[in-house]
Amino acid sequence: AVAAPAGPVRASLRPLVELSAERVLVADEVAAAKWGTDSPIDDPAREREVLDAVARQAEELGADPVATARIFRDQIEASKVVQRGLYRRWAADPAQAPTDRPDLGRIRLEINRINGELVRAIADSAALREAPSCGGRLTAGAAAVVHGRRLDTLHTVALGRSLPSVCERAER
Ligand SMILES: C=C(O[C@@H]1C=C(C(=O)O)C=C[C@H]1O)C(=O)O
Repeated sequence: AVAAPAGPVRASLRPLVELSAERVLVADEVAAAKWGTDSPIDDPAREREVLDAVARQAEELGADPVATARIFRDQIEASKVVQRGLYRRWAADPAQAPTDRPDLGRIRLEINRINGELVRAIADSAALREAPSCGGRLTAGAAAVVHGRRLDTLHTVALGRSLPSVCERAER
């Protein structure tokens, strides 16, 4: 009998894609927290904080801080795709706008938790992310998560926006 292959073939991009979906879904709460306040959708200071934190966490895991930060830049853009999409929807139809305002500080703690798990998933998928099969696996994983979580169009588009750097080689 042939032993089951170890390493990249057994690894999965699924945790990375699931956590990316969690991140685009929590963007709904971010938008609700900011709507009707002075807090802008784009918050460069918070983005810098996130990027610094995840690069540091990657280093602590012995993973690639540059690749990690690159992936997170897309994660951040994806969050803003959701926030802008919801703002457009709520501006066009105020009846759909949120009536209560969650606390942005509390939501960011939840995002920090997702970020930490995502750093780990990125580190765990290092070999797979460099493999020629990465793109196909990523597409299949994203399709499965879109279906499994019943993502609507906005969140499907945002999930797509969160993932383009995943299979990029380090040299690029
Ligand atoms: C999610 C937020 O909105 C934007 C997206 C961020 C992210 O995805 O981490 C960070 C800052 C903002 O530019 C937020 O303000 O916390």
